[in-house]
Order: sequence, then C-alpha cells, then structure tokens
Amino acid sequence: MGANEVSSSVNFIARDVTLKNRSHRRARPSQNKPISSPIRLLSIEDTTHEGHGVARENGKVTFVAGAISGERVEARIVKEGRQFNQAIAVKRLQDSPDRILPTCPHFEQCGGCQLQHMNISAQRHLKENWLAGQFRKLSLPAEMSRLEGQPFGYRRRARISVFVKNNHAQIGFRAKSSNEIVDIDQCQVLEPFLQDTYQALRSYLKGSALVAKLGHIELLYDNQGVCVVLRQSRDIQDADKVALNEWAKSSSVTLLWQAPSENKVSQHAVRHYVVDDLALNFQAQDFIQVNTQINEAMVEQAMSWLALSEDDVVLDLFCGAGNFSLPMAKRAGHVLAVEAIETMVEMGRLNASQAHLDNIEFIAADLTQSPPNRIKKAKITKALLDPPRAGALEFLPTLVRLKPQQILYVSCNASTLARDAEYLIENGFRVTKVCMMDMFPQTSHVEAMMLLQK
Ligand SMILES: C[S@@+](CC[C@H](N)C(=O)[O-])C[C@H]1O[C@@H](n2cnc3c(N)ncnc32)[C@H](O)[C@@H]1O
Ligand code: SF4
Repeated sequence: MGANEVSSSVNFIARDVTLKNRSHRRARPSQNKPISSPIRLLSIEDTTHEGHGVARENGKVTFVAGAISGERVEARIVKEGRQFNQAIAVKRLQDSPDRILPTCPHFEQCGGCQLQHMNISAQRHLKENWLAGQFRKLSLPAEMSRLEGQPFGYRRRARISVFVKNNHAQIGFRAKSSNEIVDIDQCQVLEPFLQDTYQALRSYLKGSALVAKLGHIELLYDNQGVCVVLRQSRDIQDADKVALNEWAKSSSVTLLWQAPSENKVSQHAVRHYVVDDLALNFQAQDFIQVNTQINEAMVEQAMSWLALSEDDVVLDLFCGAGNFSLPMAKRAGHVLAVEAIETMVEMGRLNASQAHLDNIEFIAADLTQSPPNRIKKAKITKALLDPPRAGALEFLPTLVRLKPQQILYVSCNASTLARDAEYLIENGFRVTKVCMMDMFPQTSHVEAMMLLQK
C-alpha cells in the first residue's frame, strides 16, 4: 500500500469528524471554537470487533477510529469520558501487517461494512477472539472451530434505500456515522448477479421520475434467479411501470411492486433455494439465511454435530420455512418444528410435502409466550434453536423440562447466546462444541453455533 493511499483513508475520517463537530457547535453555541485538542502518540494494542483501535494510557482505554492493533498513530482525542476516550487517527506512523486497502470505494462512508481495512484472516481471528470474550463466563472446549466462505460476492439478499434530496436521487446504504444515505454505484459483497442487476436498475432509476416514489429496493438471488421488490412510498400508475417491467422481462428479473399500503408484496411470490439437496420454498420477503455458501456449510455441520438417527425426536425452534427441519427429518425419526409466522409455517408444510417427508410436524407458536401442550408435553431427544437477536430466554425453562440430551444453538447475537447458554449450564448442560460462522465477511457481524450436551 502506498503512502498516498494511507493518508487518503485517514483524511476521510478527519473530515467526517469535522462535520460531526459542526452540528455539535450549532447545538451548543458556547463551544463555538475549533477543536484544539492536542495530538497524542498512541500505540494500538487491540482492535474492537467493529474495526476500531484500542489504546491504553495509564490504565484508561482510548478507542481510536482509523487504527487497528499493532499500529502507532498520531490521534486527536474527540471525546473524553470518565471511563474511556474516543479519538481519531490523524496520521499512521506504523501500519499493522493486517491492514489492507479496502476493496470497495465506498468503504469509508458506507455503514454496510466495518472491516474491509483488515485482511480476511485477521477479520476472522478478530471475530473468534471477540466471540471468546463474549463467552468468557462459560466453560468452553479448548478449541473453537470456524465456518468460512468467500470474502466477497456472498449476499443473496439486500435492502437498498432510496432518497431524493434537492432533486438528486441517492440510492444506497446508510452511512457509517449518520442516517444519511450513501449513494452507491456498486456493492461488492452482493452476489455477482445482484451486483449486475443493481447497477442496471440504479442507472435506470437515476434518470427516471419514478425514483421519487420509491422508499427502498429489495434484491434477492435464489435458485430461480434474481428477484427485485420495489417498495413504493407513493402510488405509481401502471402506465409508468411499463418500461421497468419490460427491462425486467428482458433481463430475466422477477420484478414485484409493493404498494405503499402493503406490508408485503401482494403477489405472494413463492421462490425457492436449495439446501442439503432439498428445494425450500419461501415468500420473497420472508427470512432466509443471507449467505448461501455458509448456510449450506452450517446445515451440514448441524447435521454432523447432532448425529441424528431414526430413534431421535427433534424439536426445531424458530424454524422458518424448514431450513434445518427438513434436513433433520431426512435423518431423524420425527421433527417438531415451531415458528411464529403462520405463512412460514404453511410454507414449511408445503416444503415437507414436496420433499415427501411425512415425519415433520409444523406448529405455529410464539415462543416468547406459554407454549401449546403439543410442545410442553413432547417427548424429544434433541433440540435445535435458531432464534432472532433477542435469543430464547422465555422458552428455556420449557426446553430444560423437555430433557433433550443435546441442544444445538445457532445464534446471530453472541451476547444473548452467552446469556442463554449460562442458563442451560446452570440447568445441567455443558458446552461441547463452539463454532464461529463468518456469515457476513467484511462486517462486524458474527454468528455462532454451540452444541450443549446433558
Ligand atoms: C434467525 S431466523 C431462523 C429461521 C430458520 N431457522 C432458518 O434457518 O432459515 C428466526 C426465525 O424465528 C422466527 N421468530 C421470531 N420470533 C419468534 C417467536 N417469538 N416465536 C417463534 N418464532 C419466532 C422468525 O419468524 C424467523 O423465521
Ligand atoms: S456494503 Fe457494499 S457498498 Fe457498502 S462498504 Fe460494503 S461492499 Fe461497499
């Protein structure tokens, strides 16, 4: 990396802070002075999982934007707190061997990625260490395993914001440091077909009056190809949709228009993706795992860790349309799959019937509430949970009472996983396997899989 490249990245951060301080000055006129905090020489000892440096001076931590572990920087303190300070690197005196030039030209502004300035192996090492820190209160096996896939081009779905300001359309993602939308002409974490579709769609919309009537764009790539949902913020006449509909047809893109009054597209478009050689139908705006490659590896690993046999009766909690339930039903005697959203439950039933799996029972239930008797009285041998970020605390007493021999927990939020695992450990389980799953490379998101054994 050349010296110019280094300084341009640091300059951006400095500009960003200047903007923030301008709005700060408006709010508090008494502080209407340029920032004159001294420049400090800092050695960066660590990196937060969000990609900021951590320095320690006399026992006090300073978080340094624009620096990573192993670097020496000149930094300006922008906020002094009782517990920690915040600073901005204004000059790097020594680069970390883990630093690389971000691939995406929007990285400094766009809030979509946090770690592109670190090489991929350093990113994964950072995520593992961070996960181990989140699990510090738990007794863990000596080794944490890892699921990793391609570092770019992995996202099979994304939501892109649209905003028109002073007759200028901004189409892209939220900024790192504000709610503003960063105008993005290409996004390299998107699956390549989505990148192409996005570029074509964006250039059409940039020259069209339609853009002022759109709230956001959803992009999806699955085994049927590319699907685009255009969320209208104001009604668009059918005649004004013709040109885009024709573009979509000629580009083999399924284009769906979501009316301002609709929560979901009215067409209820049924799509499908493949996992474990099973076709899973879902509705275009339903949850599916974002990273195809990691999802396949994750399901395969879950099957291997659970080592199911015909004797097993498995409870699949937060099952969606059956991403884990169907693969488990191929191997176990019976699967009881539970999901709150009725339409996903119906989709799960359709998926099971199309795969000729008659040993899955899909149940619609809100797992934060008292569960129905069918679940409370189930005789199970194993359980799999894949809850949303809030975790599954409310259901854990019931789960413990059901006495599974094994619980496999898939999590998108390490802190609720740590909390829930602590509860399970207090109730007689021990952690036998842990895995860091890099579902979202280049970002600070970390997913985890944990196996607990009675
Ligand atoms: C992280 S997704 C996992 C879905 C599925 N296991 C998969 O791999 O595709 C979490 C699922 O939990 C469902 N969910 C969220 N809150 C719930 C609740 N309180 N009770 C039951 N299901 C819930 C969501 O609708 C979603 O399908
Ligand atoms: S989300 Fe896309 S546009 Fe934003 S920084 Fe990441 S790769 Fe670039």
